[in-house]
Amino acid sequence: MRLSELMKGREVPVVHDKHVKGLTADSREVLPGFLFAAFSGASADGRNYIEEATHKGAVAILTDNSYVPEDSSVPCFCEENPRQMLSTLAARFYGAQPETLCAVTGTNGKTSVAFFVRAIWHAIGLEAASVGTLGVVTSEATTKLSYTTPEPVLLHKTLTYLVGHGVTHAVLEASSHGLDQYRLDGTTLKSAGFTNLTRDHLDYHISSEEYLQAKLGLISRVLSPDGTAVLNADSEVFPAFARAAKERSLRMLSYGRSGEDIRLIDITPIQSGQHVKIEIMGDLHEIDLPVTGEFQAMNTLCALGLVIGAGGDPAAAARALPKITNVPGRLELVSILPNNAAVYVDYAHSPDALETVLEAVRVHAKGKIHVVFGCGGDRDKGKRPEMGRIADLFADHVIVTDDNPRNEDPSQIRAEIIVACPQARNIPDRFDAIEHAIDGLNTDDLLVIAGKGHEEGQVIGKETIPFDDKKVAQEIVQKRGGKNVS
Ligand SMILES: CC(=O)N[C@H]1[C@@H](OP(=O)(O)OP(=O)(O)OC[C@H]2O[C@@H](n3ccc(=O)[nH]c3=O)[C@H](O)[C@@H]2O)O[C@H](CO)[C@@H](O)[C@@H]1O[C@H](C)C(=O)N[C@@H](C)C(=O)N[C@H](CCC(=O)O)C(=O)O
Ligand SMILES: Nc1ncnc2c1ncn2[C@@H]1O[C@H](COP(=O)(O)OP(=O)(O)OP(=O)(O)O)[C@@H](O)[C@H]1O
Ligand SMILES: N[C@H](CCC[C@H](N)C(=O)O)C(=O)O
Ligand SMILES: [Mg+2]
Repeated sequence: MRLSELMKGREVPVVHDKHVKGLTADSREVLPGFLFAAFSGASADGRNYIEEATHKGAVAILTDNSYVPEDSSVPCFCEENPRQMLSTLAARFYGAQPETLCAVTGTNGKTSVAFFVRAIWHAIGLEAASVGTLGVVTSEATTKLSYTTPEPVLLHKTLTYLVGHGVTHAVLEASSHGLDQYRLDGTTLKSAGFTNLTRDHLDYHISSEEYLQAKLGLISRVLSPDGTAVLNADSEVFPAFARAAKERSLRMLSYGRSGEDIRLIDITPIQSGQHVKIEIMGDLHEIDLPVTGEFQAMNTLCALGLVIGAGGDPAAAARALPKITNVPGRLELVSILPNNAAVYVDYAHSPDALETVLEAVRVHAKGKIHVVFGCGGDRDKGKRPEMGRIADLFADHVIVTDDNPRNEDPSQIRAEIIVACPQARNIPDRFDAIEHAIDGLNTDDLLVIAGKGHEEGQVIGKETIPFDDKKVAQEIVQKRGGKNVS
């Protein structure tokens, strides 16, 4: 693509109108013919790498409007919001997006909602994909991603690839980092969902208000003007999201116990999951949902809203719900011991998620509730004592262990949790902690191994060692003569 075509509407002198072969925000990835986007960031300033990028053969620079170009051999586009501009350019450069695209944000539940949206579309017979924490998931394969919301260049490369492979429907997880950095601003979204907002990532966002503003961006900025906002009416911040939708005159669907369009009327736990009574766009449906926990029922309602909001038939979407399966690593029953004690693996890594999941399992536990968890390093420190307090309140036996310590001292992280749950056992090694917990389970007890869900590695320093909570639990349970479930 020619630079003038990419920069549509901007003046590009003929001498500079080169063929653009790629885009990147990282000078280390620049190849001859690339546009280099130079952003000032938290730990580096991309503008210091403009010279390096030029030497490597960059044919254009995109940066912010405080930059004064010195070298006129390469055209420099100085924008007020260069990150947003890169998203627009990436969309233009790669060209194709699945014709039906939607996204979901919220502190907890994004991966689950995305998984259910894809499952509903799949059950209806559509070629669907999801992009998020679990990677790029299609009916053919799963490709891992480093981040929940990929950076715009990778995102649009991925979307174009999916279209080339017959995918017509896709759902994206919109992380607050992704929204704050305008990673999704080049997408054309038919519907956008919001699950909930509680404490997380206050290391990055500084304040709860700023965190809320980042999440609101999905509705107030990114969702297409003719798109549908799908909002959790039970959330405390629902009014702020509804206002954002109203200000743009967007179509809105609300869901939840107080939802007007998708209303949860009743919920009863059953052996295979839960039986729910829901009113969907005025029609009453009774559905057996094969997933555990009221929070997962709520996530299926958000998924229904996204499918309907993007043009899907409500009755067909409702008929698909009994066919969904459990989300890997989200309240996943993995093993049952000979004494009927159950072992679950879950991804709760925020206070609200831990509370939600420990409350959700209460109805399934005839005996005591045990929990093994830790907190990630290089992440919001304030959530550590909060998670400790919740474990202390909602579980009968608590073991605190290591999550992904990253570059922090793991014993310090554990100590910051244990301040609020002094009765907890402190077992640094995650394998030992899980083994100890399993061996402590009496008849009908229930164990939740929280925080790492589907993850297959443990990040210690700069290294990632193989570690999979589900595999570890199943190996231990098998040795004890128990049976593995999934
Ligand atoms: C905190 C965060 O989100 N940081 C992102 C941000 O980094 P930054 O602006 O601070 O980058 P920086 O290191 O200061 O560098 C500034 C610029 O100089 C460039 N650079 C730097 C060095 C060099 O030699 N050459 C060069 O060009 C960098 O590519 C960058 O564009 O912008 C960079 C791209 O421009 C991202 O790669 C980077 O993601 C980092 C790696 C990251 O860890 N992100 C995580 C926390 C994240 O996004 N997580 C969310 C999930 C959260 C959740 O919901 O749980 C996600 O969506 O996965
Ligand atoms: N609707 C919900 N309300 C409260 N807690 C939830 C909800 N959905 C999921 N959870 C909890 O949050 C955990 C993570 O769920 P999920 O992976 O779906 O969320 P996410 O928003 O994608 O998380 P991440 O920010 O890591 O991408 C679950 O394992 C569960 O403990
Ligand atoms: N997307 C989240 C996942 C956290 C998972 C938990 N295991 C941790 O490492 O803190 C993050 O990167 O903050
Ligand atoms: Mg996720």
